[in-house]
Amino acid sequence: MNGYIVLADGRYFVGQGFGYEGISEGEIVFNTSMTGYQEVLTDPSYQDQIVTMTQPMIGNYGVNDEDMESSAAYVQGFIVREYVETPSNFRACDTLGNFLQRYKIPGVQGVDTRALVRHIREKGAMPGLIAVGDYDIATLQKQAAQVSHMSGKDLVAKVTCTKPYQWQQGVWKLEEGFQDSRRPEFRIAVYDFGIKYNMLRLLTHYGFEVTVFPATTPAQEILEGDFDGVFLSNGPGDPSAVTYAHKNIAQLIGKLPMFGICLGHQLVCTALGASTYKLKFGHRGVNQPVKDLKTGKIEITSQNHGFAVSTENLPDQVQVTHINLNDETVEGISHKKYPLFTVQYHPEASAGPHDSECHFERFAEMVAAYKKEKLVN
Ligand SMILES: NC(=O)CC[C@H](N)C(=O)O
Repeated sequence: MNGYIVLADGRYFVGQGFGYEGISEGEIVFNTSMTGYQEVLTDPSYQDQIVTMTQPMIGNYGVNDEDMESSAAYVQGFIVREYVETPSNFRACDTLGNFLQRYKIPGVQGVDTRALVRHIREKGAMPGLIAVGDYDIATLQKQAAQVSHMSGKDLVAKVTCTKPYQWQQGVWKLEEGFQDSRRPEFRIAVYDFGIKYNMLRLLTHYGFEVTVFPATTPAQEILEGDFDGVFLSNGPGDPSAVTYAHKNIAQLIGKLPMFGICLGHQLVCTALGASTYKLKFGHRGVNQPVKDLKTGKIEITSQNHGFAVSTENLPDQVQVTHINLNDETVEGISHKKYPLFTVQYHPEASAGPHDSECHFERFAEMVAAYKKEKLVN
């Protein structure tokens, strides 16, 4: 079966199809992780994106039931240099191809992924399409030219939960599986903008009783819920388009301790008066170096974002705490007055290094200090 990648600027690649037979549109981006393809596929932040993996062999260790980062797969299409159809791993339950089929995701292999990535690096991430089956290039080029841009899209509505729920599962350990939740010390409200499960597992692990809320939940409902803190998740799309979240977050700032990751970070910064912009090709991978400006320590981080917070009109009360060493973009902030911090990268890893897990502990400490102070006053 043929497989096609066609970019909005007319450039195309022909290879072999695998996974789902059909056609799918999205923004074409690349991810430099050597492992973690199942986590990439199931990260809701990839909604409306077609992902190219730079690692040349993908599928080697199959897929399993435990490495899901959400209940489904969200990418629109998956591009690899070489798909391995015969996984070899004790945890494998199925092949990557079957997994893509199950979630109706077209896959293309046998294309020059280096050339595709260089094109995106030079021209920027752009809309396009992926097609598996027999198609005519000229027709696909016409269709690809019409695919909408990521800028201005609120995609949170497509991936957030529909009603509140409690989360209990703890972190996963080799040979032990998922841990039971610890006896919780604090109650937190989590805004689900497209949350990855490992954030919830780590919050549970660090002593939080976790209640997850749909993205549109009014701030008032959270304030009436007797929570000790608020957590704001990752999620897809353009942060500037999620205007209802800016309003709700603005009403919660200063009232409860707050921690935001990725889209959560961008939304908090916007609620504080900062603005976001689109990066040329984004940061997607598990080896992005981030510097903690206070300690000088470098964290090697997991990342997946196409937008960033601008330093140009940062409000006075915002302190930049972390920067990316590749391009010096903002990777973390804290508030000068209120118990609030956010990071652009993914301290929950999944996939990726665990250098940044400390931020979950930092949040627990922040919530504990705030609660103690409240009791004293
Ligand atoms: N992982 C995320 O939360 C991504 C945030 C946002 N959609 C971006 O691409 O920048």
